Amino acid sequence: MKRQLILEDGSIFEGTAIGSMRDTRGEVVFTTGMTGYQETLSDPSYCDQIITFTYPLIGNYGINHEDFESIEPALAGIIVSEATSEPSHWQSNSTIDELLRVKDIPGLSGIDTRALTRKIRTHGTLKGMMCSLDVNIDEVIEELNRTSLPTNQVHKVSTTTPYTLPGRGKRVVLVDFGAKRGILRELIERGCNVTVVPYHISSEEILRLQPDGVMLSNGPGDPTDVPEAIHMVEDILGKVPIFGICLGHQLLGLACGASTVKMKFGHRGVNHPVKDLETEKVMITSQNHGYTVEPNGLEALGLKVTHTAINDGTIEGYRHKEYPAFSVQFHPEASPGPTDSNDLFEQFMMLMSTSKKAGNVLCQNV
Ligand SMILES: NC(=O)CC[C@H](N)C(=O)O
Repeated sequence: MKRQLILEDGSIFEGTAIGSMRDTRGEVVFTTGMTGYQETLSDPSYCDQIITFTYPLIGNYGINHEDFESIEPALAGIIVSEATSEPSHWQSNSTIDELLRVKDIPGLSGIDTRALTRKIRTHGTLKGMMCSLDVNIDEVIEELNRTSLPTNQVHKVSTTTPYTLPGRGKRVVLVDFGAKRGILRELIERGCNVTVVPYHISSEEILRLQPDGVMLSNGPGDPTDVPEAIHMVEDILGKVPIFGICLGHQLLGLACGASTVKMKFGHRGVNHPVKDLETEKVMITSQNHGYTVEPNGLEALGLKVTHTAINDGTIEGYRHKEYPAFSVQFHPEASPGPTDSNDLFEQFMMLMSTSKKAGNVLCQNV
């Protein structure tokens, strides 16, 4: 069945429906990964966004039980050039179309994703609606321009109750802003006892758990939408080692007094080169973000920049000069993408050990 994508600038892309037939609105973004569509569409950071895949053939190795980054995909929709109906892989148990139907996520195939991506690169991300052909187009365009898209996505994807995955190693509190499974997997592989907690947890509650370290997860939307989390990070800073990823990185910056801005079209893909300023090495990273931390004045706020993006020079990582806390804007857990930066989890393990030895984990005294 034919359906269409209508953008706020008035452009229309007609294609063939895949997945759910419901109408959907969202911020239209693009991702450049050639593989990893299953991890991407189940990454909670894409909540309420319509993802355009620039790679022309999506779904060719199917959908399997292993590669989900969350149980319930939170994205608003997907746009592809071609969706394979006959995938080939020994682990595959459904097509992408079947998954999208089961999860009630609308998709469009047969779209000129190159033209759409060029438009987003020129104009920045655009609001869009995926709908049937019989809508009143002028009304849709007027509505897209008049209304803003939903905000406060974190509460939709964060866990509502805490839970613990037992381990004999370090006690880690993972604050779930929409955490990818990959982060949990990395901590569990290192023997950590992980307590996953909702995004609105207070600093007192965290310190009462007497963690060796706190992990601030990735998550959707504007980091300033969760002021309670910014205050929580401010309170625990210096009392317990912190490692932040993506939204977690932005929250650490905001807690230190930095500011964040929305980027024109963000970084989404699995081939983003990042320079480690300490080793001068370049690594290829997995990224998915639409906001970035403003670079000016970070030193004065106590943050030493450790990583920058090669493509546009934006901040990709920092560590606190005084306290045991560091974070990165990219995804060391990969899933999808390369594992070049996986070592950052080792750094977190080290930081938890050394902070304990040095006795500067103040929460032991709480
Ligand atoms: N993957 C993430 O954690 C994304 C962080 C934030 N929502 C952004 O778009 O910048």
